[in-house]
Amino acid sequence: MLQCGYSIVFGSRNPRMSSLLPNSAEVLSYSEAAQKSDIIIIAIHREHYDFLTELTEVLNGKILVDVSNNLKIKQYPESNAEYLAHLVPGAHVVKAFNTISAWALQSRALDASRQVFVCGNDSKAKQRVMDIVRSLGLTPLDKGSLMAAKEIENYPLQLFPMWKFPFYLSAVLCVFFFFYCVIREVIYPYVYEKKDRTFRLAISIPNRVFPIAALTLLALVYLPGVIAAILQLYRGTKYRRFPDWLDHWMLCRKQLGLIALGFAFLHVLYTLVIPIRYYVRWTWTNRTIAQAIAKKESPFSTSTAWLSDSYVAMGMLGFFLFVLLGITSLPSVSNMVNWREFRFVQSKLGYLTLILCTAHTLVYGGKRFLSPSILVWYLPSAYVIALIIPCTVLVIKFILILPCIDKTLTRIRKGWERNPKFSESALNGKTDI
Ligand SMILES: NC(=O)C1=CN([C@@H]2O[C@H](COP(=O)(O)OP(=O)(O)OC[C@H]3O[C@@H](n4cnc5c(N)ncnc54)[C@H](OP(=O)(O)O)[C@@H]3O)[C@@H](O)[C@H]2O)C=CC1
Ligand SMILES: [Fe+3]
Repeated sequence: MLQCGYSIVFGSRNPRMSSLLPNSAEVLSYSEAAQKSDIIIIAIHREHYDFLTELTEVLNGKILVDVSNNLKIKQYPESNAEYLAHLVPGAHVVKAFNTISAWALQSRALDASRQVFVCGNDSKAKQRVMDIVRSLGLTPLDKGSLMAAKEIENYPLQLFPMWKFPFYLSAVLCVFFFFYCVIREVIYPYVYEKKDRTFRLAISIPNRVFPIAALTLLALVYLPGVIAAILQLYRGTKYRRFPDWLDHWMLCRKQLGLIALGFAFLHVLYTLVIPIRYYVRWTWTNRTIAQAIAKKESPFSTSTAWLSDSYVAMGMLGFFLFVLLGITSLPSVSNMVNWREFRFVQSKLGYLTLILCTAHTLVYGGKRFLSPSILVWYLPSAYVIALIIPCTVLVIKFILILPCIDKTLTRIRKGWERNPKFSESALNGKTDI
């Protein structure tokens, strides 16, 4: 602030002891400093706010900027800023700067967040603090009255709140499918055929788990939309709140999709290395030699060629659209498109991606579903399980929801016209919208 041309005085309990301050700074006692200034930044921890009650007279009509943070969420019943306003009722309390770290201010780091959330009940006081924020080269964001202080104080304490559910879900999916495949592909051959297949743990099994996790998570991105549509159709109105779990699920669809995209990337990488694997080269060479020795020919099968090419093609196209979905969900790109364009990409192209990836899995796993070994092993192939959710989502969406949506919308609209009381109460905001 000194560098930006403001005249600054520091308040301290021991003005003589403050050796850390710049030379040009004037250091006074708390009450003297408070008297001299009209904007006062309270840069102390909340536990020490008590002494401010002694200064209430001096602080009357002044702007107090609360920069404090807490150690954990819900540490105190009310926000620090509201507590300060309660302690010094005559002052105009403004919450600001708490999300900007000392490191960012000192090093003028360009990679740190430049956004300063500001809130306060007195709009003039808030404007003056926002002007200071601007002159420091930072960007103020007006968050409203002091009621918003709690949210602003919680902000630096949150650890990826929207990523928790997708992260745990994908971890559970991966662990489940990993052990499932280990039982089928490592333990079963060992018990019944005494074959050591442990090498499959490195590439083969992860390359089953990744695509399965990617497809399941992608389907889970679209499942809540389908559930929400069923709920609205069932209730005959969209003016009712969704249950909390569905609400939260809808809000973290982007994160679910991005994790799914990560798994799809891994699947692509793990698939590209197939030709250089020892196990694969050994199998191919041995098969060829065995055929040569037995003087056996294997005729070219057009249907197999078609199947193999089409599942690879669908996989590649699905992956391309998947990447496109990921790119358009980035804020810098989604800011460039309007709501309709965003909906088009995320919904229409999203469903196309889901269809292509499901078809890719279906055709690839197709041969395996029919293999008699399933009956022997009692466990269905992991691909069968992987297809349950995507196929359910697609069937419900295209066979149940889309055909009846127009009819129901007309019904709802007619119901509205016939029931003026309902529409009136909805317009007056009495309904839970
Ligand atoms: N450090 C950071 O990056 C950020 C800090 N904050 C917030 O800023 C505030 C200050 O943080 P920080 O500077 O790290 O904290 P410090 O622990 O360094 O304390 C700041 C000052 O508080 C004064 N103080 C300490 N005890 C008392 C007391 N009993 N009575 C009166 N004054 C006292 C001291 O001043 P003196 O000895 O001169 O009297 C001290 O220099 C906190 O609320 C923090 O949450 C917010 C965002 C980022
Ligand atoms: Fe694949």
